[in-house]
Amino acid sequence: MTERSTEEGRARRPALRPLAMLLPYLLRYKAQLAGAGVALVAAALATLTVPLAVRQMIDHGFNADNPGAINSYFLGLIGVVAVLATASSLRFYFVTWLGERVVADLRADVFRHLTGLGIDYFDRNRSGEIASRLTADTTQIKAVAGANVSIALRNLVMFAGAVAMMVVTSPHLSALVLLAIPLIVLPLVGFGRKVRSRSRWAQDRLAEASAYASEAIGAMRIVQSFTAEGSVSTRFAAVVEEAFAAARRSTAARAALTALGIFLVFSSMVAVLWWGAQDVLSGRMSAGTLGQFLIYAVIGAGALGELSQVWGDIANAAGAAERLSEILSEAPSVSAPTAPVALPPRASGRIGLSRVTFAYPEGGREAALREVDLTIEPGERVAVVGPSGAGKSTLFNLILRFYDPQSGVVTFDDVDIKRLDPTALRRAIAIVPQDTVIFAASAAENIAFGRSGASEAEIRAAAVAAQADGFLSALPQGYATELGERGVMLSGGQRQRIAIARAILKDAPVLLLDEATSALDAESEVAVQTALEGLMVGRTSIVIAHRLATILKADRILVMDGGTIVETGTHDELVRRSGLYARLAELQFGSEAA
Ligand SMILES: Nc1ncnc2c1ncn2[C@@H]1O[C@H](COP(=O)(O)OP(=O)(O)OP(=O)(O)O)[C@@H](O)[C@H]1O
Repeated sequence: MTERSTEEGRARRPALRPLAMLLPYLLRYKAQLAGAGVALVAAALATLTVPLAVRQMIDHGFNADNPGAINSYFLGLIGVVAVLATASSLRFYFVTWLGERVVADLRADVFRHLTGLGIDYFDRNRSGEIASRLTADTTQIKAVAGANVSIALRNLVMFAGAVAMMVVTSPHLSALVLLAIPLIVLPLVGFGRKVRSRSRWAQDRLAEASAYASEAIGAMRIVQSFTAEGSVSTRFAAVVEEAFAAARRSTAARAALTALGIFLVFSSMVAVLWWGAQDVLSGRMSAGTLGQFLIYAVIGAGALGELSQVWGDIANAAGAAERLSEILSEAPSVSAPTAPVALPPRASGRIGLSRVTFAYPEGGREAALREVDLTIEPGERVAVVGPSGAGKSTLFNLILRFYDPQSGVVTFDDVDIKRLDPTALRRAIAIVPQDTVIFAASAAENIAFGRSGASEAEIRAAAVAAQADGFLSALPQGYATELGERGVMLSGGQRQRIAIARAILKDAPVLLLDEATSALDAESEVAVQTALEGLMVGRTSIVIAHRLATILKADRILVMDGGTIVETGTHDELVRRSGLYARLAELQFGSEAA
């Protein structure tokens, strides 16, 4: 579908329906809702009382026979104003409170939902764009839920009240006004839709711009090393320009909406007033009554005018709510069965693949694994080697059940992993990736990532076993030092040892290790190897191997190519076979391997 037709498709839907998703969140806070409702009605009633007092003053207050009356009218007016002030401030407080509360809940819910989605969702969507939805879209809802809903509700109530009082004051003038209302409202609603679809368009462009920016910022070393600052900036500026153009279109629509609203409302009012003036001149109506009617009409028209202004904002929020609903209604592609099979507290760690064929959802028709048969016994140490793109990482992805294969079965402890709770399965597997992600948290928290609630002693013991205690203790605040963004930067070897400590602390029966390809200095290399040796003892381990030392120690080597296992055996057996492995070993390790 082209973007244009998507935009039009959305515009045809009822404008505010997406906001209904906020209702369950609002209903959680009934007391605050009730408080807001009472304050809203009280403020509206107080405002609507003012014209009554004005009429009394015009028609009777200036009467010289009763000079005390004017004092009591003014005192009464002060009382009304006091009620108005209190009720308005309470309304503002409650409605803003609700807005902040709902958005906080919504953010937490959307994030929780995101963390449960399948990895394929993150293949399809850019992380920067998702983050922008989590922040920009919820902020937009907050702005509306806070201020604008308060304004809209107040004006709705005021409008209804003003119309009712106009009818009471002068039925025949009101009849004229009521005739004018559809003429005003219908064009505004139609226009509101256009504003909404344009606003969604603008938000999407903004999400794209922030996605691009966060990618570029995250990869600034690469950007600068390729001296691509200029082209990256130009590209970002172009995306920003597009976002600006989209926002300008949306704002132009809103500006036109405002102009249309004001003109329609006030021109109708002038026409009605002219009629009323004729009535006063001919003595059919008192000047006070026309004054009272006039003030109600001004209140009513003002309310409608303000409504037309916030309508655009509310339509914006509906666009944001729609995008968040899309995330919330995204079903995880991999989920737990209704009655998952329980793994024993200490799984043995046997892994099996039987005729497994798998192609990535986004990877076209080319299968990444084809008819793979494999059994790995508990405690076995298996090295996987093969050229780039052979399917080594895919094997890990399927064992972790990040994706389900199109055919064949993956088993863990002889149970089809589709019958296990994915969380339970992943709890039994520790992974040491090639590039370790260090979170912006303390060193201790980074290690305890795999097992929240681990004690300080356990964290330290894991770090000692991972050969990481030395450099961690030497940091300015030891284990409490902030790492990652804005914290201490670690070397490649140090990051790997943090990853190993994480895996040691997790203490899972299965270890998936993607050996780093980057060269470490000799000292780091020894430390990492020692740490890994300790980690692999007593666990089923599968290692995507890039080092001869690792391969030599493996019980079995799997050689992969083009999504299949083409050879298996020990290093010596495979070298003697003079097949793909022999060639790879020759290339990678040279004479060392012979
Ligand atoms: N998330 C993904 N979406 C689509 N295709 C993918 C994805 N990940 C990998 N592929 C494709 O699947 C095939 C196997 O990739 P895989 O990452 O398993 O190879 P590998 O043997 O681990 O390679 P390397 O040693 O370079 O990491 C490749 O053709 C790759 O392009």
